[in-house]
Amino acid sequence: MAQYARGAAAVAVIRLRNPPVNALSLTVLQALEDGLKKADADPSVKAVMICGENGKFSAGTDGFTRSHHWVTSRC
Ligand SMILES: CCCCCCC/C=C/C(=O)SCCNC(=O)CCNC(=O)[C@H](O)C(C)(C)COP(=O)(O)OP(=O)(O)OC[C@H]1O[C@@H](n2cnc3c(N)ncnc32)[C@H](O)[C@@H]1OP(=O)(O)O
Repeated sequence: MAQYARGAAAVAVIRLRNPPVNALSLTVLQALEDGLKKADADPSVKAVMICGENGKFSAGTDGFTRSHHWVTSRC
């Protein structure tokens, strides 16, 4: 999943949470989109920081799902 939170000042934080390497599964991508929509709907948010849990950002597309096709179809 990806967890949305308000950080300091006008910053929203979306933390990718999918151990061990925060791969972008369909669930993570959906939660990321939800978080971005929340940030977009909040006029006090001026910046969004996306980070990964446990000292890693993301290994990219989840090698064990078909999420890559989902990503490319939305670009
Ligand atoms: C928020 C927007 C982000 C946009 C980012 C867009 C960039 C997208 C890029 C891609 O999609 S690139 C293509 C897909 N990714 C990869 O090819 C990465 C492949 N993985 C690696 O290079 C390495 O695994 C690593 C991430 C550098 C980590 O190396 P490390 O030596 O620390 O650990 P490993 O033993 O290799 O892996 C640990 C564990 O994690 C699993 N794993 C690794 N990559 C993925 C993945 N993409 N999806 C799912 N799982 C992955 C790996 O199988 C290991 O699992 P276990 O064997 O421990 O069960």
